[in-house]
Amino acid sequence: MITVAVSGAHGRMGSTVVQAVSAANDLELVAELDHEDEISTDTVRGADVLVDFTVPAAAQTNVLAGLAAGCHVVVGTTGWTPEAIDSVRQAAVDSGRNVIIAPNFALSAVLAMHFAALAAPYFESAEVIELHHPNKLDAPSGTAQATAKKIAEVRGSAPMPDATEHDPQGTRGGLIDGVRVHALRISGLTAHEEILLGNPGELLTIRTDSFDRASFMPGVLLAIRKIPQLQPLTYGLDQVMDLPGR
Ligand SMILES: NC(=O)C1=CN([C@@H]2O[C@H](COP(=O)(O)OP(=O)(O)OC[C@H]3O[C@@H](n4cnc5c(N)ncnc54)[C@H](OP(=O)(O)O)[C@@H]3O)[C@@H](O)[C@H]2O)C=CC1
Ligand SMILES: O=C(O)C1=N[C@H](C(=O)O)C[C@H](O)C1
Repeated sequence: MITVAVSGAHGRMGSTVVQAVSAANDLELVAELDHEDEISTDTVRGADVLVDFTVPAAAQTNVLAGLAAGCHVVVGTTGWTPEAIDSVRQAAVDSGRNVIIAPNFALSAVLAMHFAALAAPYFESAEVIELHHPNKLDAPSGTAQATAKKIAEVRGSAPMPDATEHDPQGTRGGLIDGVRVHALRISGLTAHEEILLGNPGELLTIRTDSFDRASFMPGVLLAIRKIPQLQPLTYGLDQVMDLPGR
């Protein structure tokens, strides 16, 4: 039996994780923590794994507190900087516990990012559109940032055709490692992303839709079950799944 504490347990994602962990025969929910709760040896109640779905401003502190309390930590909270990830990596090494940070636990989103990276070298244009519910705090989404970085990594510095000279309102979107990213916030949506890859006369569209937060749960449970065997710091659920062509 793997014992689990959830941080952000009253939120949209945290409450869904609480339900999913409670329903799994091999997992036991031992603590539900939220905004006013300190993460400590006492409050995690001996949990093997702490799962964090809170807010970008709190995630790093929560992860460090989880490690100090003796937990492996599964992190879904977005908004990470490379410096924050490095500090968590070092803390994980020092603690002898492991951390996985995944910007998206939905299998369709992980595969969309993977397929985009496989396809990107064959197209001269690539742009990312992410579409989310309007309560989301961060833009662009962690998934869109990770997607853009993966595309940039495989394309190198190859320029994309774009004659735009005048865009005073920034309507061409943000640039992440040379890849344009567009963030939409629309009532009625949950979490969606489209990657558009173009060549003269052709377009490849890769789209992932999370219509319900249940979509993230198989990935979260997979991470909880695998984390004791992972490296001190893993970034991305693709590193845990056995994907072809990696
Ligand atoms: N990796 C993935 O697959 C996914 C990641 N996400 C990410 O997960 C995060 C949470 O999203 P979502 O559930 O929609 O957000 P919510 O706002 O619904 O939930 C966040 C929860 O965290 C609580 N909280 C705020 N600050 C702290 C703190 N310092 N310590 C502990 N708890 C705190 C909030 O309490 P209060 O409301 O009282 O402030 C709230 O209960 C976001 O970063 C989002 O981008 C979302 C979906 C999937
Ligand atoms: O805030 C959300 O809702 C989501 N956040 C994650 C992100 O920023 O990529 C994952 C998913 O898109 C839902």
